[in-house]
Amino acid sequence: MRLELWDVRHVYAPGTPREVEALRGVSLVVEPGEVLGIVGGTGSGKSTLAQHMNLLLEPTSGRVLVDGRDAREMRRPELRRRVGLVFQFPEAALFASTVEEDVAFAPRRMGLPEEEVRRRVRRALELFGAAHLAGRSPHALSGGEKRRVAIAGVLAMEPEVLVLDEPTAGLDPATRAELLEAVLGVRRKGSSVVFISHDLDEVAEVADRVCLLESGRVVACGLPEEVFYAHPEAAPAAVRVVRAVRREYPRLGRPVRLEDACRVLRGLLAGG
Ligand SMILES: Nc1ncnc2c1ncn2[C@@H]1O[C@H](COP(=O)(O)OP(=O)(O)OP(=O)(O)O)[C@@H](O)[C@H]1O
Repeated sequence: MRLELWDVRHVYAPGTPREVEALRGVSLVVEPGEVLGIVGGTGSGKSTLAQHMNLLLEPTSGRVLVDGRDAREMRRPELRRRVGLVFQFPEAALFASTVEEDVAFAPRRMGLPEEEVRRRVRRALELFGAAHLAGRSPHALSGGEKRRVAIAGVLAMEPEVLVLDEPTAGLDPATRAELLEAVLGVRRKGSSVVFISHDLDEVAEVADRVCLLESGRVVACGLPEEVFYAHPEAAPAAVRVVRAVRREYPRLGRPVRLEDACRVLRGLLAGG
């Protein structure tokens, strides 16, 4: 699916003293099968933007298009199945008595045959390394396990675009790494992922393209090396280090991942 936002504005509490213009004309495209990273400071509009992707929030003005069709013309259940949104701390919404039942909730509500529901639950749990938790109570899991189960619950709808708002917040490094691997697994299966994070290192690890938001506007959108090298204030540490070295060695490449930056710097030290 190709998801497009055209000149989207969003004003909270319009006409009141609490009025906030959270999005000020955002245009961007989520291409089929890509991981699009969204970065930006606190209050820049990332979560507001995420909720426009399946019209959980309606734009004050502007348009959201799904494969060229105005999303407002689509039935909301269909739109929300095709664009799956995972909020920050989604584990707060776990409710069933077993993990399996929790993950089965959305596909069952879609009216799918029970066999298909089971297949989807199995697949979603496997993708997030949580198949062994199927019979457990979601309330008796660790924070990282709960997070994986909650994301699997949205993935079980088999969305064409999976929107993840700060999916690794509060997780330890090992669980983060597993979750990033799972995100890449979702892309390998052909879905797009919108990956919103404050952690620039992990955005550099997974994103095919990056959009940088500032005060409700897109200030840059493109390949990670283009965006990060042009905006060091919003770049991962590896980029800032290589950028500093590039002042003396301008022919160095523009790595964004830590591992690639190490390789480039090792090459330089070895006289390459
Ligand atoms: N429900 C709401 N009602 C009124 N204003 C809101 C609401 N939600 C967000 N805002 C305001 O809209 C702006 C953008 O907020 P948003 O949560 O989208 O930013 P963000 O980039 O996701 O921030 P963070 O990184 O801190 O999560 C902020 O000024 C915020 O105070």
